Amino acid sequence: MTAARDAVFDRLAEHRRATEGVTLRELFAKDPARFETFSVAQDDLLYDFSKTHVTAETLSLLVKLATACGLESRREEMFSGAKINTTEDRAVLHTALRAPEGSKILVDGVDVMPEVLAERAKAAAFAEDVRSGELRGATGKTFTDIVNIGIGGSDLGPAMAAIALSPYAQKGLTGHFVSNVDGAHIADTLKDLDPASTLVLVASKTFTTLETMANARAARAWLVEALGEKAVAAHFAAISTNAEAVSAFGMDTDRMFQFWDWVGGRYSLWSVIGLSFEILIGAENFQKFLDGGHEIDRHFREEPIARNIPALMGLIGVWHRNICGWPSHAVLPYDQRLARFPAYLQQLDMESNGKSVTRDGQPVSTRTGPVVWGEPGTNGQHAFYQLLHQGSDVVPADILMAAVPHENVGDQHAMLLANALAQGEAFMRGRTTEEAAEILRKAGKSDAEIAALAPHKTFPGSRPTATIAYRTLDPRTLGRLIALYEHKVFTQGVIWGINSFDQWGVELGKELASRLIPVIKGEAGTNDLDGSTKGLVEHLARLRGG
Ligand SMILES: O=P(O)(O)OC[C@H]1O[C@](O)(CO)[C@@H](O)[C@@H]1O
Repeated sequence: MTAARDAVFDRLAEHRRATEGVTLRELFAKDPARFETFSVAQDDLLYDFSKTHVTAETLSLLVKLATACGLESRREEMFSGAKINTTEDRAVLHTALRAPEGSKILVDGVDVMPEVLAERAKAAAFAEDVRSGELRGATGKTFTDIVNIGIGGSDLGPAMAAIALSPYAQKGLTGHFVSNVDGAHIADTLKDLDPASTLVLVASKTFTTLETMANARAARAWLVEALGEKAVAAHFAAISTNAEAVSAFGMDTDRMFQFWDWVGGRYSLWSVIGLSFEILIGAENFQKFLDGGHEIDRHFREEPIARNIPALMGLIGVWHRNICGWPSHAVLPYDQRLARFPAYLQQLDMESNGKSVTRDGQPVSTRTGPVVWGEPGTNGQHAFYQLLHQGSDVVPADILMAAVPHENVGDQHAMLLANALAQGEAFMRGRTTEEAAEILRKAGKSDAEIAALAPHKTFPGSRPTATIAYRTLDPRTLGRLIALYEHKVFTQGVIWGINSFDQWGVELGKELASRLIPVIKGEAGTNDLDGSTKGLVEHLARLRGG
């Protein structure tokens, strides 16, 4: 398989060498129908990749690459519950979490769907009871504030989705998301809350994560101080795969919502990890979110690769990363409520594909996941777009936009869309030195001034972007967007031959932090530490008055 893949990589590299000088402007000039050829719709959602350098030949080679790597068979393995996360001996079935009633998905010969549906119903009933006031705090007050304590996949998803779908949130209910072990996070969150009307959800797949357990203890102490030990059961719920750890922590497993080891943390928003956000938007909207994800599962599973949006996103990303050699990828939502979407995608993409060994433990022979980053437009325009337009590195980007806003504030949505489109156009067209000189000439500048200024006002252009445009950011569309990126990441993992579903790279830091806690507290010595760490510990100790 690697040999077949590398042969296609070689052909792609050769194709790149032959076409490298061709600009995006030239591609559009040569083929005015590029937009029709190089865009794919899934209902109202359009993926336009015409502003990348992909041509019919590139596309055909990328499809060959997918075939050479067995994308279709690996995709089927995932959907059918095979244990493709080999280092943890686990199936990868976040797709089951959004599968409709009547689906049958086997893990070790057992259909997981009855449990999935039962837990989905239990979470929906709980969410509705909190929303209606049926379920109340220990003193009889209805809940007004939902505090989700989690980190990584147990935080980023619900926190991102709560912002994205805030127009659907019930009035009088506020979501709070505490993740950082920095005590400032929990302290700032709790300081203005009334314990009597606060519901705390402790979300952790393992229920052993240092940050989450520390914050959960702090929240518990805060509640107990105000309402007494007896109030804990009414104000806390646990979300985990680990019932034993939940009871060891002193929490009632009756108030536990469960998911399964075949759900990766960064793929868990679809499970009961989404409970905080489900309480905010309601069970009906949460179901629409799941349905949106499932629509993309069907699209990914059924569409031919050349018309398959997540597969194309993945393959074009491989083209940018491996063949063009561009090391990062920006996500630029022109949709303020997707403000945390780039951060969410950082975990999804970088924790999945930031790997250097193949599935069988051999060093990879290609570059793997890019650095993923981004901020909403138009804010990014006034911050880092300078580099995107004129910096010495090319940064391929996704530009996301909704046709219809939730609120019509004057003509601001037209302004937003105009900016989004203008940026895509500017990245594509650029501005030649001659064009810059002409503008300066028309502005009455002298020849000397033109010569001095024109290079600074030149834009290289030919910087690729893909645009994802959809009707409106509703629950279904958020589900579709997330699932698109999940399958993009999957596609790339298959091409690179890596396991996208483990995350061993986060362990070393955790181990060293556990060893350093007693050192910082002065309960263990510094002798075993390297010179720098020892020096820093001692410097901090002096500043702390130790
Ligand atoms: O849900 P848990 O088990 O607390 O883990 C939180 C996060 O920590 C990680 O394991 C990384 O440290 C992520 O993969 C995960 O989403």
